[in-house]
Amino acid sequence: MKLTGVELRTVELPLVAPFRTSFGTQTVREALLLRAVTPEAEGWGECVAMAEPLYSSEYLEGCADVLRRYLIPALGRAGTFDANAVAPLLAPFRGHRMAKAALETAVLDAELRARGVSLARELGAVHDRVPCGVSVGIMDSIPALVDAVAGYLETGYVRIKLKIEPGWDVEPVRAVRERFGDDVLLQVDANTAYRRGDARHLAKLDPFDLLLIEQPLDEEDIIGHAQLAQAISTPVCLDESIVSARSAADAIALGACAIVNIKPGRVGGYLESRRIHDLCVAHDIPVWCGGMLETGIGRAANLALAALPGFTLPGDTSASDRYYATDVTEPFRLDDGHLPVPTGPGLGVDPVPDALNAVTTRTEWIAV
Ligand SMILES: CC(=O)N[C@@H](Cc1ccc2ccccc2c1)C(=O)O
Ligand SMILES: [Mg+2]
Repeated sequence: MKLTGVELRTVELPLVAPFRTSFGTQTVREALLLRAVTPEAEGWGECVAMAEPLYSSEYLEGCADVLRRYLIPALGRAGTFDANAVAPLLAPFRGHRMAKAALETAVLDAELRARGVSLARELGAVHDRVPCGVSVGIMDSIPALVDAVAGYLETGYVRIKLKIEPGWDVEPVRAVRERFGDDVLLQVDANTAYRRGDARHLAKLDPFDLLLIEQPLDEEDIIGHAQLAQAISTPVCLDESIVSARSAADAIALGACAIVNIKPGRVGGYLESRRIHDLCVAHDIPVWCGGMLETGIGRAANLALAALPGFTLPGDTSASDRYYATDVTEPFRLDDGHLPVPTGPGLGVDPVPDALNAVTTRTEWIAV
């Protein structure tokens, strides 16, 4: 395949409700969509970086810059290549995994559309629909949280994830358990808000039979997570810390995680995601598909990944209306707690032109 050029499109989608985590409150999702144009087909990719470097070091304007100045020109200079060659071609440029993931995905989508193969088929999916969990933000009060959880359970979500931070952890978990019982699949996500010295406090979550506690400590504190795993009975899951198959192997070897949240944007793409999946399966480490409030473009791709055999825990692949009143693609609607895995070539979805243009704040064509 030869790249003709890439369109960088910034979109801005209002959230249906503020989404508060330990690193801030979001009311709008700015996202960067890539459209890779080749002689055979066009492909889409979504860069999951936030507008500000609050979840990780990457941020949207920085991603656009590194794509414009380094990553896209590098693929232009490569002449003919396939999607498997994208990561090696971009390796000389250090880091920028979310930017690289978006570009690799757009190239992979174009290649698969030209071949008439779905991403699910290409990755090795074994399911045609996946069970969906939901991520619930930090709320103003316990009653507000309980109401929100009731709504999501009513909607059919099969797993509840509560965002936590110091001062909002044991009591919200206790309230959800008391209100909805012990059978609800329940987990928490701290987004690195705690420190090694909080182990005794986090052990107070042990009686609530949580599926996992996600990324309690700093993304670079692998040893701290291994020590914490010895001090609490709730299984430790890593998110921000897992940036590659190598980091997953190291975290597993050090006993820093019993479960892994795989996010294709965080690890550099869907091909690296499959490598992490395969590694975790080989070590009997369950994985699930995380979410970055993707539009339908990223959501479609995540559903293909979540259908692989090692994804044995419900992910954060929620329906479009969890976050958006109007998506840039046809909305993904929850059906009996599941979402369908797209079956068309490539991502299997396309933006709806009017919906896409309505939320577009900037487009930029980068010829190569
Ligand atoms: C679904 C979920 O909890 N996602 C992330 C956190 C997160 C939260 C808010 C975000 C807002 C804009 C872009 C990315 C974001 C990611 C997580 O698992 O840690
Ligand atoms: Mg997380």
